[in-house]
Amino acid sequence: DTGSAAAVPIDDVDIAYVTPVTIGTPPQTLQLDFDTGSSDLWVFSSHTPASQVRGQEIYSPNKSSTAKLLEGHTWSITYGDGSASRGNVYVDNFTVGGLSVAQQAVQTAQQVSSSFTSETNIDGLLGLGFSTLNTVSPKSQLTFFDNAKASLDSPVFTVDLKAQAAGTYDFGFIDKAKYTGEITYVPVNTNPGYWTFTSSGYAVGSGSFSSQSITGIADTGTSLVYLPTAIVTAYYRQVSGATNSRNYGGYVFPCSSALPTFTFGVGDARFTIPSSYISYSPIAPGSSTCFGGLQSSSGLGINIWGDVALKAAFVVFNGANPPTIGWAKK
Ligand SMILES: N[C@H]1[C@H](O)[C@@H](Sc2ccccc2)[C@@H]2OC[C@H]1O2
Repeated sequence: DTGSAAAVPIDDVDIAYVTPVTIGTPPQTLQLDFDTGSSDLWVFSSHTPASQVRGQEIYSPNKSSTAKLLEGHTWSITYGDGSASRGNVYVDNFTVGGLSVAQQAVQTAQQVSSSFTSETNIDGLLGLGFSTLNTVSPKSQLTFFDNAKASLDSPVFTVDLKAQAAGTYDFGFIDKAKYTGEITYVPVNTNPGYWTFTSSGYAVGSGSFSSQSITGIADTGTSLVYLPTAIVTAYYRQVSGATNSRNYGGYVFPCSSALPTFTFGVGDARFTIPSSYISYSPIAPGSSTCFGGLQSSSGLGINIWGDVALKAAFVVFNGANPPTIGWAKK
């Protein structure tokens, strides 16, 4: 089996991407944020208080003839950005881009935090992290990828995110038309359950490449790139008027400033993030102050290669044993 579905930016700065999925019988279509940085599949639902729903599509298990309540099971998750949700659990038929799983655990939200309510284009999340991170209790549940893996032609999914355009999530195959040159594979540390790998270093603009190990997670659910302060200060030192603003919570700079590119290494391969991806967004509509797509990870305790980096590559999440992650130019 294989599957392929679109990854569509939800706004004009690629803050997040959504992918259509169908749940139940007859099929209910929702747009989910595929998230390699978590492992819960949860949806806005008929159990979500109306006061917390602002136009999102909902999943109604009582309208699905194939839905079954997972008696006595609950879930509760808090994300890196402080957002949170919790609820109960059903199993139902679940399809992504032609790839179906019969009894997928679908976590229905009984409570979502304000950031989810205000993100009106996201109807829920589909975790693509390792199932060890799943929060369902008393029995944790498998991700869509783990449930589908045995039936896939190859135990992989690939991520091709684009700037202000629809990309794809492919399951079970590697599409040679989506990348150029070779794919460089590196080991993944699955503890505690993220796609954690080690980059081989970085360069700012046309500067020399600094070979150093940068361990971090590949996270499709995070918009920006968060790296050690020393690297980030070296970058913004090249940006006139840049400052690390407590007020705006990160590095900002005049939108008119020329930005260097940022290159990161994966093994011997080099990936360059265009300046345009790092000139992320005005701090408010029409403002001449811009917020950077590269920020310090010092407050996070983890380095994160988010969408700003993933957009610059074709990435293979190889779920074989042992798992690896592959990066290619495109
Ligand atoms: N893995 C990421 C996750 O997908 C999002 S959850 C989210 C919250 C609001 C809006 C959209 C998504 C959150 O930010 C970083 C990390 O946690």
